[in-house]
Amino acid sequence: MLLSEILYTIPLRTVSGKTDINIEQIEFDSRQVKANSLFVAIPGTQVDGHLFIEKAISLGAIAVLCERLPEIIEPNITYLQVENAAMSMGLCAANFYQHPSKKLGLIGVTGTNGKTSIATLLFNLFRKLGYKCGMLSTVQNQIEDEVIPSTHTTPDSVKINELLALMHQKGCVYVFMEVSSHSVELHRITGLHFAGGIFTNITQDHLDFHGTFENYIKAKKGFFDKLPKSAFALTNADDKNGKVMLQNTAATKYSYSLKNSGNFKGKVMDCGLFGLQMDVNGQEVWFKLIGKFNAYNLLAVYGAAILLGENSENVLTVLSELTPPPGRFEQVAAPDQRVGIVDYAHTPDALENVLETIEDLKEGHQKVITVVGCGGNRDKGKRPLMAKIACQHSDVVILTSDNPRNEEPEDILADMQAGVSITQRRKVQQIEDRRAAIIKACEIANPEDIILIAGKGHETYQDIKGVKSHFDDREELLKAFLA
Ligand SMILES: CC(=O)N[C@H]1[C@@H](OP(=O)(O)OP(=O)(O)OC[C@H]2O[C@@H](n3ccc(=O)[nH]c3=O)[C@H](O)[C@@H]2O)O[C@H](CO)[C@@H](O)[C@@H]1O[C@H](C)C(=O)N[C@@H](C)C(=O)N[C@H](CCC(=O)O)C(=O)O
Repeated sequence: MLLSEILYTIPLRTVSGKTDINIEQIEFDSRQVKANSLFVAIPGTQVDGHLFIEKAISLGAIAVLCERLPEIIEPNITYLQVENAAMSMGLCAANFYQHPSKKLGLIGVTGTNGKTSIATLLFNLFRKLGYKCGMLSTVQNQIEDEVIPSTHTTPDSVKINELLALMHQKGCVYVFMEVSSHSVELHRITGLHFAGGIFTNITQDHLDFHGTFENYIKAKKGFFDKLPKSAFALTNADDKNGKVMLQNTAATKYSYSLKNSGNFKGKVMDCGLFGLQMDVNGQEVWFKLIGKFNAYNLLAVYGAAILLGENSENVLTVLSELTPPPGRFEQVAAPDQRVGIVDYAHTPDALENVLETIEDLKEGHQKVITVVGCGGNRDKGKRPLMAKIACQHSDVVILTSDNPRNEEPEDILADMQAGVSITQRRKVQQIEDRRAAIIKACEIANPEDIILIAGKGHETYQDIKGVKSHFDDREELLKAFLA
């Protein structure tokens, strides 16, 4: 595509060089640059992309979009100076791929917990309703049956537009995507046209990146601020920031609720290891999903489907057949009566939800044994909180490693241990090795006791000092059960 066509919506500060040149690729990582690329220099958190302009040119970049012009200007290279390179890249990517988001029904889901469940449920629901669909999620990206591994919850703007263009080309009508707060802040979703936005809830997470809870809320809200008038904005009326999210949106506002008034009202009537019985807008339904937190996910999905014009009865019939996404309250069967549950809960709120669900499900005599860790090089504030919550709701807690990355595992465990009160200490053990922790939990458990392995869910690796080795909680739990 001609550079001038890629740039037509971009506010440029200065232009040096020709814009009637043909660009074959947009790239922001010099290591990936190929011939005839437009290289976008982004000031990062680790290094400054402007340092790699020369390298990108040597690898074939013929145009450079940047915030600061380099000292040496190469002849035959076009330099475009902009205020914000990441934001401009979003707009360029949308132009380059000819705005696939406008040709699809793109629905974004944001919030601390529930994004993956809602995006996956919507994807499965709409496929069963007869539509071709795509999905961008933490677990995986998907175009109908084709699975494309995902690296981020929300990928970069070039990747998103490339995937959306492919989805459109393959006939997808709807795409359901997770929108992380990082993606709003880093302009990964800039230039996208959403047909709808869903907010789940907001609790402490990612403060390492956003600095304060207020900034985190602001980032999430940024998604709704940019929704067009034609879109719907569906919020959780039971979350105290639900209304805040929609304060400045141009989209039409709707809400769902289990406790307050809302456009989509639900009531949990029964909840057990076999499912969830709910009243949804006056209709009684049994769902295969477990746990009250899923009542919110189901209600959000139901609301979005109705707003997209689907028939209520059809939606509820299909929803009642759907099973949980991988690693979300996933049960691992033991040969005896021990109950194993693997869940992605890696925030205080998610852990509390899962443990409260287990409390609702268990009969009086069952013990709850929780294995939990916290990631390294990420928000440290949640470490003591997660240990505290685990102790409040479990009979035995094994603190262990969960992607320690470049931190020392024992330092993370010490941070977690700080949340354990003197009276709770007797129920807590520290076992740094996650495999050994899972084995220990299985040894302690008697038939009918419930073992929760929290934090990794669908993830299949453990990141220690930058090396990712295969590790799957579900496999490890099964092996330990069978040992
Ligand atoms: C904190 C964060 O989000 N960082 C993102 C950010 O990295 P960064 O600013 O540190 O990049 P950098 O390494 O300093 O490099 C700056 C620039 O120089 C370029 N560069 C760098 C080296 C080189 O040799 N050549 C080169 O051109 C880089 O491509 C980049 O454009 O920009 C990179 C390029 O877009 C992202 O890949 C990277 O995501 C990292 C990998 C990441 O893991 N992010 C996570 C935390 C994330 O995004 N998570 C969210 C939320 C998850 C959730 O909800 O739980 C997600 O959506 O996945």
